[in-house]
Amino acid sequence: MVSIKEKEAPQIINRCIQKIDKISSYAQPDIQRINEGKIGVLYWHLDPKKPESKEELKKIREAGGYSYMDFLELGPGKVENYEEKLKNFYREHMHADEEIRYCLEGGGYFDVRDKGDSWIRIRIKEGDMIVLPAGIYHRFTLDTSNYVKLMRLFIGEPVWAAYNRPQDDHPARKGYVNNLMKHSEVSLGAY
Ligand SMILES: CSCCC(=O)C(=O)O
Ligand SMILES: [Fe+2]
Ligand code: NI
Repeated sequence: MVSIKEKEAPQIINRCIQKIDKISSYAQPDIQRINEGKIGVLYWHLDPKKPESKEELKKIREAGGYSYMDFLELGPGKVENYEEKLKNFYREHMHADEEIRYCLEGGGYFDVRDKGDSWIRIRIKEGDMIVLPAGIYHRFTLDTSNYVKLMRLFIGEPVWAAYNRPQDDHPARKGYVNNLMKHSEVSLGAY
């Protein structure tokens, strides 16, 4: 796990999150999520241009129960209230459910908090798919292409509600922090 300061160049960070190469490993998401006391972020790379990625995506959706799917484009002229939306996405927040995004075009950065409460910057480009666990603090911004096309997945009816930090008493936050502590041998300075 690499923690970087907010202003540092983000190019190298993709490899610092838990990388799962084999779909079969997703059959045990809990094992993956708590593995080595990591923060519960899942990551895959599927090339959207390769036909076999369709099957892979299908397996991920089935394994995760991700029945809902839609697309979101972000960029000047691509969405109403673009600046306000981006501003909100870049405010540190959490959700009561997983946040699942598959990047089809363009790119951006997900910042997530590590156990010491430092940001980990995760670069997202075409083909990158990421699952943030419920309760993790995070934020998102575009890269210099100023454009991203994302597939959003969700279990059942989507709930996009975001809760800005602090959310110490939110059940999803408590559950997340509990999980981190349960599966960690090191002390969690930030909590
Ligand atoms: C545009 S997807 C990433 C932004 C985000 O954190 C969210 O949608 O909740
Ligand atoms: Fe979010
Ligand atoms: Ni790392």
